[in-house]
Amino acid sequence: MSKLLIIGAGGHGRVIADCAEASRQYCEIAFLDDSYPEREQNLAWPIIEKSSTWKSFKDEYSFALAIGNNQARLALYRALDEANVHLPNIIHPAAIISSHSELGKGNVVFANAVINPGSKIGNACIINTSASVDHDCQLADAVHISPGAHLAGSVKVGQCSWFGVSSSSVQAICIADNTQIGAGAAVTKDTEANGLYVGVPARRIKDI
Ligand SMILES: CC(=O)SCCNC(=O)CCNC(=O)[C@H](O)C(C)(C)COP(=O)(O)OP(=O)(O)OC[C@H]1O[C@@H](n2cnc3c(N)ncnc32)[C@H](O)[C@@H]1OP(=O)(O)O
Repeated sequence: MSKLLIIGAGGHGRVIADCAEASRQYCEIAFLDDSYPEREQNLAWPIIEKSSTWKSFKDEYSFALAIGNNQARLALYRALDEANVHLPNIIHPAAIISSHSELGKGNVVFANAVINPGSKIGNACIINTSASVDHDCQLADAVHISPGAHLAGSVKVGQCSWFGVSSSSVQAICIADNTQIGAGAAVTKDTEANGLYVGVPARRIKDI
């Protein structure tokens, strides 16, 4: 059993801690957050230092990144990976992940999420509560599939793209890098990079 240090003590961090606790893989779970020392506790788990101090803990702990912003999470992931920090995938025991899928490092997969066979998940991705990634999808690094969002088969999702809560994608399309899909949208065609798409069917409404 190893010790887990989560960078970021917000709501997403608390779900990661809860998920790690449920996985029974860790003997200790704690946080780094810039609100320390004003806040020393985050529900059942201590906040032990500021985020910037992570290097001093890197030989003692495994790390998880609880940063919602995809670009910021990817930047921090790269810094920690470069420093040979151990970045396990944090997987809730109630997630269903095909043994014929592949996950990189530093991902989180929450309760009731499903990843089906042939899918490849990059690094630092969030597969949130009850999201599904169907067969043969390919997710690049730092993608976020929000709660209840669903990807049909063979969807490619570019780096740092974000599916909002309860959004969906039809099969076999390409979501470009840095695409944001609004809550409840249904994507039916390839997207172009750096766009915000909303509605059913999803339409690009602005650049991001
Ligand atoms: C566990 C967790 O919490 S994980 C986090 C999950 N969170 C989400 O999934 C959030 C998803 N976010 C959204 O859907 C947001 O509404 C966004 C990103 C699409 C838009 O946010 P903003 O950039 O602030 O845009 P803004 O709110 O100004 O809306 C712009 C226009 O789009 C419309 N719009 C916004 N969101 C949506 C949507 N999901 N579907 C349809 N139309 C929308 C607005 O009504 C507005 O229209 P108007 O100009 O005619 O008034």
